Amino acid sequence: MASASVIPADVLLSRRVQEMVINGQEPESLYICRDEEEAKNVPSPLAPIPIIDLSLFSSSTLSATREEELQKLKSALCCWGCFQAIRHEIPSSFLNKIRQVTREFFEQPMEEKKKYSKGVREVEGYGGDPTPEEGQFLDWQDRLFLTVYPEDLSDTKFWPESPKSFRLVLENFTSMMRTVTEVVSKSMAKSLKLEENCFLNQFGERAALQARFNYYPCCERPEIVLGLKPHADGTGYTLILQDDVEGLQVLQGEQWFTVPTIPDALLILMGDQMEIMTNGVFKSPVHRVVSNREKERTSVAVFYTPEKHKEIGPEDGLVNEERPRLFKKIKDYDITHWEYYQRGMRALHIAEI
Ligand SMILES: O=C(O)CCC(=O)C(=O)O
Ligand SMILES: [Fe+2]
Repeated sequence: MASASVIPADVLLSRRVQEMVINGQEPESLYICRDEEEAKNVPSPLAPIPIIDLSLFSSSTLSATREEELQKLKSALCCWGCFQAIRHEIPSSFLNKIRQVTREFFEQPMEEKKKYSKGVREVEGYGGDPTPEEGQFLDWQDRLFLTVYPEDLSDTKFWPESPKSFRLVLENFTSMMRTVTEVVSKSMAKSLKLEENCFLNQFGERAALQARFNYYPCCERPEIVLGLKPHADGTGYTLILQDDVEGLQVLQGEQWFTVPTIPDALLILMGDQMEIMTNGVFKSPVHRVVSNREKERTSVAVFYTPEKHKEIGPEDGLVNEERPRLFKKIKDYDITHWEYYQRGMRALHIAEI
């Protein structure tokens, strides 16, 4: 078996899975991380993840109806750690536009995309993970990762100029996402009978939005290769726009469930930092993406993370005799999370008391 350490980081980083597929290369051992028998024999049923109508959280809704939707939201986040958000005010034509520019970006010739290549130590740009640590595996995907907010932290040298409309679409998407995060953060607080701005205050005015455009090429050996390995997000929470190809799965107990694709929905998935802020009431679910033999898949994940250097911790209103404080105050958790992620580990325990 080829060991990660014998392939220099720059060689590894210059590879693109898409290119390997075009050249007819089979996944080599560095990508092989699944047990073939498990993949063949264990079904992954569709996850009955609740669908939440965000428009019902507006003040013009009858209070009983609003309260019912808030309770549905709370139970979704306690049980699944995610929900499908609909009627979020982003028109479906615009969602299709984002899907379209994402596809168009990845369909371009390699020379064009490589203008935005990330460096070995950089997080932003086009490419994959750095050389994995010993015993870790690579994902069957390519990605483009961009910080989109606050604007002064975004590095526009990585923002594609082609397709032509990419930058404008992304700017509009960012401002729409900021509106969605405001509604979601307030609604989550209300569902827990907390002051509505409490999570927004913890995230801070300069909370980050980072967009990760994921491209999962077809794979000849989907039984042994994963599009994205199992992980929980280090974010506050993540907003995911899927296309119409299933692939994302969430772990519930010992069982993997496939997340249904709903054209107009955003999947909103808790990251570890919301689990910390809710003192463990909301769950940050482990999820992964499986590969597909026939269909390529794209998704756009928007990571919403508390402001740099800002301390976050459990809301006092969620700490009591029955539920003692589980987590301490912590800052820049996403950095520690990334270090653990590269070793194939979760980081949440470092915040535990
Ligand atoms: O592709 C997806 O649907 C999920 C992506 C994801 O989990 C991530 O980028 O962290
Ligand atoms: Fe994720």
